[in-house]
Amino acid sequence: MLRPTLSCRAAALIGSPEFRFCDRHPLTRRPVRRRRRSGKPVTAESSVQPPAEARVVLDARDITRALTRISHEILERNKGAGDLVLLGIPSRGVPLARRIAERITAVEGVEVPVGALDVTMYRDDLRKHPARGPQPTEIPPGGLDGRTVVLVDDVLYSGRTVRAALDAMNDLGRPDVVRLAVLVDRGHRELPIRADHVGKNLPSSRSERVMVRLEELDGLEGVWLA
Ligand SMILES: O=P(O)(O)OC[C@H]1O[C@H](OP(=O)(O)OP(=O)(O)O)[C@H](O)[C@@H]1O
Ligand SMILES: O=c1cc[nH]c(=O)[nH]1
Repeated sequence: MLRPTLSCRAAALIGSPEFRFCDRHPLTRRPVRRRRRSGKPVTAESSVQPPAEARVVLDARDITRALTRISHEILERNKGAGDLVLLGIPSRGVPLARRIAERITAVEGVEVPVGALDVTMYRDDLRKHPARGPQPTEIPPGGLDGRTVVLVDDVLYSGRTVRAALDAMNDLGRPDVVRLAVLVDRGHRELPIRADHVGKNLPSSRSERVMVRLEELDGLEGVWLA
């Protein structure tokens, strides 16, 4: 099922809405899963709500405090907001980047450019990672060349998402400096990657899952360990 104008790969690469007409993932050639194997559609309720046994590790106020601290750390490290660009990694890195930018503006009185950097097509673990349609990449009008780019994500785990983000960014410009801010670092790195700004270090076992939920996307706010 493919409309005639674009190939699935091209549609995926440019983030075209036509990707929804593709029934095969462009890299893995696996069917694009739009339903659970059980046949039940993935509803907001079933995918967003952490399981009852999950433990709250950050509540809404903890997240607010962590983001405020990270915003100040970024400003101190950068000696102000000059040349800063914040790039959120979809999905939840994007609202987090926007929140950090709002705090920086409140402190410094200047707008900080915020964008989104999708890494889907740059992953090296697509076979393990559930295939999903690419999210939009939006680079602020000033571009990335010569800027200090802070990548923002909700969770840092293996480090493979961040590696993919560095590759994706390489195709879009050449920042002078790239830093990484994450809300939760749960350890278990598989690559030599570390965050510059961390909301919470959360020791976890590999069998556990960290679930970040944000008002903007999920309608609830907090971090759970399940
Ligand atoms: O360090 P890593 O092992 O790469 O894991 C961290 C990534 O995993 C999650 O993204 P996920 O792909 O689950 O999608 P999401 O952002 O939509 O939750 C999270 O948002 C990070 O981006
Ligand atoms: O536990 C994890 C691991 C990767 N990404 C998440 O969002 N949670």
